[in-house]
Amino acid sequence: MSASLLSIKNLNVAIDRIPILRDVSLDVPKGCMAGLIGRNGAGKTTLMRSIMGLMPMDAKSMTVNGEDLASVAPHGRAPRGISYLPEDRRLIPSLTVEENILLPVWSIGIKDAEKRLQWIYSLMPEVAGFRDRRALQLSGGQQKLVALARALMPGRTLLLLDEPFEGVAPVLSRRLTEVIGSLRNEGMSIILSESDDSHSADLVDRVYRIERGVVTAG
Ligand SMILES: Nc1ncnc2c1ncn2[C@@H]1O[C@H](COP(=O)(O)OP(=O)(O)OP(=O)(O)O)[C@@H](O)[C@H]1O
Repeated sequence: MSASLLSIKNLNVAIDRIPILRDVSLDVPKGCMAGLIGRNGAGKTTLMRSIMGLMPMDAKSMTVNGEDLASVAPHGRAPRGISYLPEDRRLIPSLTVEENILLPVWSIGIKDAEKRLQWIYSLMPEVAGFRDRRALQLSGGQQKLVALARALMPGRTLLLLDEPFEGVAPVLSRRLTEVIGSLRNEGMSIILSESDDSHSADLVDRVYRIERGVVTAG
């Protein structure tokens, strides 16, 4: 098996002393797309937020490319190519599509931003087509594509996609499937969460199931 990109051992997260994630261990090899499947409230978002350093947590280890994330501040994720597409899109409505995509460039600085932007537009030409529109003028599905585009600016190592298909109309979700599928060819490692297998079954290389904060493989 190829080398591990993300490795989590015995992650526990509690909120107000209520355990949300229990002894979670998982492994995502380089270039692997892993599904994280579980019902609403199972803990998918909490797991992704933990990887982003946004939750108080306790883990034996959490490494990306062999580096322990315990000592990396939340804002240290993006420069390491770790990126997160939250379930709610969190675009800034009054900014244009392109300005939203470029937000990570302003906040963390990305050396090859222009090249990266052109690569994203070649992956999603429709986004290039509406780059000058304000985010508030887009449909929910289009906003999802823009949020994915924004996550792809820094996210060249590990991409966390939190229920990307949720609330997206069928035509756009097929398009989203295509785009996410093509990211695999870029050698990126991806965790994709979904409440069931309906969109992810054909995309993922391995599956983790999460139920009441407990993760099992397969
Ligand atoms: N800030 C919080 N305070 C209290 N409980 C929380 C908090 N955040 C999450 N939880 C609880 O933790 C559990 C896991 O929530 P989480 O959002 O991670 O689940 P999820 O699998 O992503 O589900 P969803 O699809 O509904 O977002 C839920 O029972 C939720 O109520």
